[in-house]
Amino acid sequence: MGAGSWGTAFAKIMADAGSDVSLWARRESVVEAVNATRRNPDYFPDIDLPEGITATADPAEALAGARIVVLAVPSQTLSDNLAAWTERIDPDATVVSLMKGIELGTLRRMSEVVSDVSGIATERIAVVSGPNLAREIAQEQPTASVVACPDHERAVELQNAVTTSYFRPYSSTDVIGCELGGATKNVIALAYGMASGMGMGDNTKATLITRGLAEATRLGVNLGADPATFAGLAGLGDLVATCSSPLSRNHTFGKQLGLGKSLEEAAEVTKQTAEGVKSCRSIRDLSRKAGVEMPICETVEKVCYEGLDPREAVVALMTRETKPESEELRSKHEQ
Ligand SMILES: NC(=O)c1ccc[n+]([C@@H]2O[C@H](COP(=O)([O-])OP(=O)(O)OC[C@H]3O[C@@H](n4cnc5c(N)ncnc54)[C@H](O)[C@@H]3O)[C@@H](O)[C@H]2O)c1
Ligand SMILES: O=P(O)(O)OC[C@H](O)CO
Repeated sequence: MGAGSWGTAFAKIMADAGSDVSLWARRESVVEAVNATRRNPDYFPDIDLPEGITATADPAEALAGARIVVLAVPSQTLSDNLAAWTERIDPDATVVSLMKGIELGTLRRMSEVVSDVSGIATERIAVVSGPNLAREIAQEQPTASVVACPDHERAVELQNAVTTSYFRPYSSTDVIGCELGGATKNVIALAYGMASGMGMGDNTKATLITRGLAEATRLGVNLGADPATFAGLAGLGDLVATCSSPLSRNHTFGKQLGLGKSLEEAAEVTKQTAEGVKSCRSIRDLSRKAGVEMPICETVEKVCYEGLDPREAVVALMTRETKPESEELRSKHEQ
């Protein structure tokens, strides 16, 4: 459900893995192009899509008889989209979230939006997250990912349905860790892109990745995630890929801000969904609610919405009170 970058690339994975895939697109022009030319002109004009994909603009047609329902729309529209689709979803289907964001206002993770809006049991809701830049996957460049579901058997079924020679999923039951890893890395990638736009070097970038991972892990552990998830594909793996790749929309958006562009100008260059731009605010709110310190995410929010200049943001981050590196020593230090 969603024929943007990731929805289209994921449909290709599923078709290559042997499924018949019905791809829902909002626009008729995309539907017609996919069915007639086997290409999605708006996202991958140069990539041939498998015969196993049929596009439709009718959500009821896309959902009819689907055993696996994959959601690939922007995080902030999921709730409204799903409300219109829920009654068409098969009661035994596995519902999969590909989104990497936190809902503004409610501060819900995407699997929480799915269960709240649709009433679907959490055991039927899975997430896929990892170092998965859609364009590289559409080009069949090898990567791995994590398929997480509280019901491990269902995670394994889904894992089998999305395994190809270029996409290797690992199973997990840590939905919270995968979702928080995926949403937080987008905000850190904005910071990394800003550093890049300001001409900063590799020490700065390595510091952002390492301390960004510490922030994501701290939030995750506080909210019930397994800390090991953050050292894995959905944590460190995705953080490294997103921060360092010019293919990342969050990296690109951050770079424009670092070059001195406004939020509107950066959005014009990036075009596709850069989830961190909204999620920097929801993650900031979530961390404050949980009483967890996330200075890089707080600072990104200030650059995006409170007029903080990225160069001043660096000074503010660097001149904070000194702290121990380890979480254990930090808590002793704070007592
Ligand atoms: N692109 C990637 O490499 C990638 C990889 C992993 C995860 N993700 C995540 O997948 C999610 C979707 O991202 P994407 O890359 O496919 O984004 P995208 O911008 O490429 O596509 C979003 C799709 O949603 C549609 N859309 C926009 N507004 C909508 C609305 N109000 N209702 C219904 N549909 C709407 C668009 O037409 C488009 O087809 C995001 O949460 C993103 O973080 C993306
Ligand atoms: O293009 P981005 O920044 O949304 O990142 C894409 C994926 O999440 C990378 O795993």
